Amino acid sequence: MTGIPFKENTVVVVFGASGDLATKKIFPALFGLFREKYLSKTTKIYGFARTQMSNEEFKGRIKGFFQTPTEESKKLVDQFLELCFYHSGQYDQAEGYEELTKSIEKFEAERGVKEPHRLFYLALPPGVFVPVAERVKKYCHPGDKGIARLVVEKPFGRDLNTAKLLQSKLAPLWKEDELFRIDHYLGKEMVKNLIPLRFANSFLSACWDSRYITSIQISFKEPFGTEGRGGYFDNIGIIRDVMQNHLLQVLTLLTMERPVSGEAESIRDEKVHLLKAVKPLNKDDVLVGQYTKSEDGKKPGYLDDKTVKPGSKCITYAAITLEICNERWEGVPIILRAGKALNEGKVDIRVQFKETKNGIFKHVARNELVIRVQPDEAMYMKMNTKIPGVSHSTTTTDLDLTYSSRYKKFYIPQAYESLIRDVLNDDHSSFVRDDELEISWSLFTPLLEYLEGPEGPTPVPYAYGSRGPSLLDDFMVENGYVFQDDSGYQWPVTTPQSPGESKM
Ligand SMILES: NC(=O)C1=CN([C@@H]2O[C@H](COP(=O)(O)OP(=O)(O)OC[C@H]3O[C@@H](n4cnc5c(N)ncnc54)[C@H](OP(=O)(O)O)[C@@H]3O)[C@@H](O)[C@H]2O)C=CC1
Ligand SMILES: O=C1O[C@H](COP(=O)(O)O)[C@@H](O)[C@H](O)[C@H]1O
Repeated sequence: MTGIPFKENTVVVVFGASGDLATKKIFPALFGLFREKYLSKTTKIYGFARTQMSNEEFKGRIKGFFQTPTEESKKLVDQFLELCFYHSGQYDQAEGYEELTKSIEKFEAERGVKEPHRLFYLALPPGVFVPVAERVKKYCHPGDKGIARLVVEKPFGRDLNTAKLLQSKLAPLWKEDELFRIDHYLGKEMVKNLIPLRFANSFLSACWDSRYITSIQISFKEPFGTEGRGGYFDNIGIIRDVMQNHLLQVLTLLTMERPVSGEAESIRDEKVHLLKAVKPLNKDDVLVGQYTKSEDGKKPGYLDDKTVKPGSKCITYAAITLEICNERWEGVPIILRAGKALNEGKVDIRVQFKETKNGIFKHVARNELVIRVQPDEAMYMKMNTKIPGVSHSTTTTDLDLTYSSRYKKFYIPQAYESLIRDVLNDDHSSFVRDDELEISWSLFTPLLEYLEGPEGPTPVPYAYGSRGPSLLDDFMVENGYVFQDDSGYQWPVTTPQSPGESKM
């Protein structure tokens, strides 16, 4: 790792510039960094893709997704677009890369750049990564006279073998410290907050183990289906799409041991250490589903998507229970669950604590720490207090940290803004390391082979807009979660119960 930040006269090239990710996330993230003055005005930004379009068409496409919260920021859009240039070329032919490099070298010469700093972002489908990475290295890398960084998107392969193959092709070309495997969940505010939360609060670290915690849930819910992108999703499924990467990243940060330092390799060492302690996934501790049309018939089922192969058994919902075989977590069931076409959009973490020993208070609700990654970042600890007023009974309430009210004046970057800034600063701590990737695939591949093999279960149907498969609650209880009578508890405001509250 050079540790050298890219500041002035940096060149950024986004491959796949005509695509969904580049248009909706990457260029808006670059604009966000420019707006917040984390990206210099001396930067030159290229979009590269096969699609033929003019510079103006390209700029018109990308600016539609820029966040301009103030009148002032609206004025910055044109300034930013002045830095952007579109370059059309084929991914498998030298010409486009050679022309691109000529333009880059001309820019660097005009600016008197002695040590080129070039950031290459592959916003491309996985099948195109290697051909482009090979040619970028051959035609666009500044060699020893400069520094190049390559950002590669998930999915890194689709199982252990393809991930190893991908790595074997990238490793000879790009050094590990030039490579940034991005999982954008690692750029989300509440995910970045997990390390400070756990290791800067003694009250939490004192109870953060199986002596006090009886179950952990990490949930990913989306209120929409594949919406015509079934062609992509049908070969992936929800487990590859968000569980083997996003949810597993959240799990490692939530449960790993304290790193010896805040340095990238110390953090990533502990993530790898944790993953090595996860027991092989048990095919009997899995619930899988596929959405059907909504109850009112207005929303289509997965198989109604014309881009999906007829009769597909693709999994659009999964709940998986796993266990970490180490002193801290042995015996604590951890449920990862993720689904498309559900009743809401939400990503949260729910840590349930042991029940209070019966004493002067009987059957009080268990404490739960809930961390909401999105929407509306928040974290709250459900706890029991005396009902205000003359009553001596208890009620469930919470210690609540809602970012939108507590941190009104803070600028919270989008995930991709935060991570691209880390790449510019050569900070690898929020990126996926090669050994971490291999262990995560070795964990999920046997389960995927079973689920997608002849013995695999038929996904349980669930209606678009529902909470998921009807067996979900039973699955949760069988896997250690205790549903509680939270009657009267309504986050974030607890309203008084009916008058004449029962006294102690
Ligand atoms: N979209 C999202 O929200 C997210 C995407 N990702 C990952 O980012 C990567 C890019 O995703 P996304 O932008 O949605 O992908 P797209 O399907 O939009 O493809 C991006 C661009 O790549 C080119 N392309 C598409 N298919 C091919 C092909 N078969 N051969 C060569 N070029 C092709 C096209 O550009 P042209 O034809 O003009 O060259 C297209 O505009 C993927 O790996 C995805 O998993 C990760 C997180 C979220
Ligand atoms: O990687 C992916 O993530 C998105 C969800 O990202 P979010 O930041 O909107 O939560 C998911 O929709 C997509 O299918 C998947 O490829």
